[in-house]
Amino acid sequence: MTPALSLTDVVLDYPDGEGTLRALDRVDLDVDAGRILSLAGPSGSGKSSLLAVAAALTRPTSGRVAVGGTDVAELAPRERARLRLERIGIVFQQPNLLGSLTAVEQLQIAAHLRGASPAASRARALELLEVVGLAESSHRRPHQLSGGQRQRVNIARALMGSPQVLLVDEPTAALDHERSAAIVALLARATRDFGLATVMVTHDTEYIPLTDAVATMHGGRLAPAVPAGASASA
Ligand SMILES: Nc1ncnc2c1ncn2[C@@H]1O[C@H](COP(=O)(O)OP(=O)(O)OP(=O)(O)O)[C@@H](O)[C@H]1O
Repeated sequence: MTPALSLTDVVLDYPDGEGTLRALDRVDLDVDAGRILSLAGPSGSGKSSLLAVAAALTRPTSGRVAVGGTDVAELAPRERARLRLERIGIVFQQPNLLGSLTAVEQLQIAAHLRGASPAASRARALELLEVVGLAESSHRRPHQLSGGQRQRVNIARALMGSPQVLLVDEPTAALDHERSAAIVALLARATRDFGLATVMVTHDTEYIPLTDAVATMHGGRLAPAVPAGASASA
């Protein structure tokens, strides 16, 4: 089976004064559909860089990034933008919701950008708000939602385009323990139910066992993934 997300021998160098800084050092990573991987590692080890490369937002210095078997580097800029829009969902640490819009409208904007009709996008948005446990809050604006609820809207919004790959950056950073566990459990369930290949960057090792596997970064190098249950000390 072709992995939904595949990074092969990926190197990413940033310019750094006279020289370069190697943020990703020959990274290999495969994530299959229906699997959620935790990405751990100290600050500055390259986790966000890996997400940016996997999201086709940053072009690696060398190596191959493939989504659903498609080599991202071989796509023209327009096709790459379309791949990002249609096949990759991104959940950032801060939900970045628009203050004046209701929960359902936050989701509809994403669909509007993809050219969906308002009626179809509303139906899909309401369906996804139900999936994330917010069926009763579809009319609420961000200030009428808790931090955990805002993060749920954020996740539902990322699922609007029916992505194959879901990239999540520190989803629990602003949440208390109970809400954090619920958010990671939701991501794990959505990964299975929608057949996503999910990569979740996390500093909170306690939530790693709720995911399938964990891979740890150190100085731009990625250690092979191990089952998450065996990772209490990751
Ligand atoms: N745009 C950039 N230009 C130059 N160097 C960068 C840039 N972005 C990141 N870096 C450097 O690349 C390395 C990896 O950074 P990255 O943000 O990927 O780490 P991280 O593991 O996500 O860190 P954190 O957990 O603190 O978010 C760091 O040394 C960082 O200083």
